[in-house]
Amino acid sequence: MSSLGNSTNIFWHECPVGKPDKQKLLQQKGCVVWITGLSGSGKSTLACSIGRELHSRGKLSYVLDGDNLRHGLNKDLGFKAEDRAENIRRVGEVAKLFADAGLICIASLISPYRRDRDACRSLLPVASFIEVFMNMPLEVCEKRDAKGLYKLAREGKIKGFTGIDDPYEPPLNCEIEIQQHHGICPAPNVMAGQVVSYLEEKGFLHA
Ligand SMILES: Nc1ncnc2c1ncn2[C@@H]1O[C@H](COP(=O)(O)OS(=O)(=O)O)[C@@H](OP(=O)(O)O)[C@H]1O
Ligand SMILES: Nc1ncnc2c1ncn2[C@@H]1O[C@H](COP(=O)(O)OP(=O)(O)O)[C@@H](O)[C@H]1O
Repeated sequence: MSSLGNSTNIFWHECPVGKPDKQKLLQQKGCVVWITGLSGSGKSTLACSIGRELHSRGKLSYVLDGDNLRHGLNKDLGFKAEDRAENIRRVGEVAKLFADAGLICIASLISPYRRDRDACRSLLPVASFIEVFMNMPLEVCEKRDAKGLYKLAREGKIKGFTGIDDPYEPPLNCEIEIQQHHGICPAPNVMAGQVVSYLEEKGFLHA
């Protein structure tokens, strides 16, 4: 039987070097950029592009990619709703630690349930959780089918695939929405520019 959530008699230990010291050292403010959207919507591409742009500006970031984390930290989890919830919960907690270390943490996961994303938001100081919605139509994602998973889902060889026979709840009030213009998806560097401009505007790229 699971003993999750059963810790008792535990105490918080404060360390002398705090978040403000780390932010001063790095000359930036820690935050979480949370990218949500269907499989194939361009989450990983955007995450890497933001990471590259920030790196070129001398800013420290780290990408937490759903697919990658499922090779390690989350390899015990599947895709039923409760596993996805636990997946998001863990990544939210890790993202919070990165932000506490002063980094710009970029999390890219389908994160299909609003409740799970909102729970991650509530872990962070107000305004430090920046939700980015990759609002790409299912048809676009399915046409790309970079991993061939939509084909398998349509053939019934994968059950519970997001967008096909599993839900995706779009954000109701995200900070940034990426969408097509006249049926054309912006290039990755353009999408990344939109996010980095937001970070700049909100003061995250300075101590
Ligand atoms: N059933 C099902 N539904 C959705 N996605 C599936 C499924 N099975 C495997 N995959 C692959 O897993 C990647 C999504 O992992 P995530 O951790 O981001 O998912 S979630 O946030 O827990 O919903 C997702 O990667 P991305 O394409 O990068 O989104 C898929 O490659
Ligand atoms: N802005 C874009 N314009 C055109 N193709 C893109 C764009 N972003 C991503 N792609 C392509 O779409 C496919 C899925 O992108 P990916 O970043 O892996 O999505 P996700 O992480 O959401 O599954 C890849 O083949 C990628 O090259």
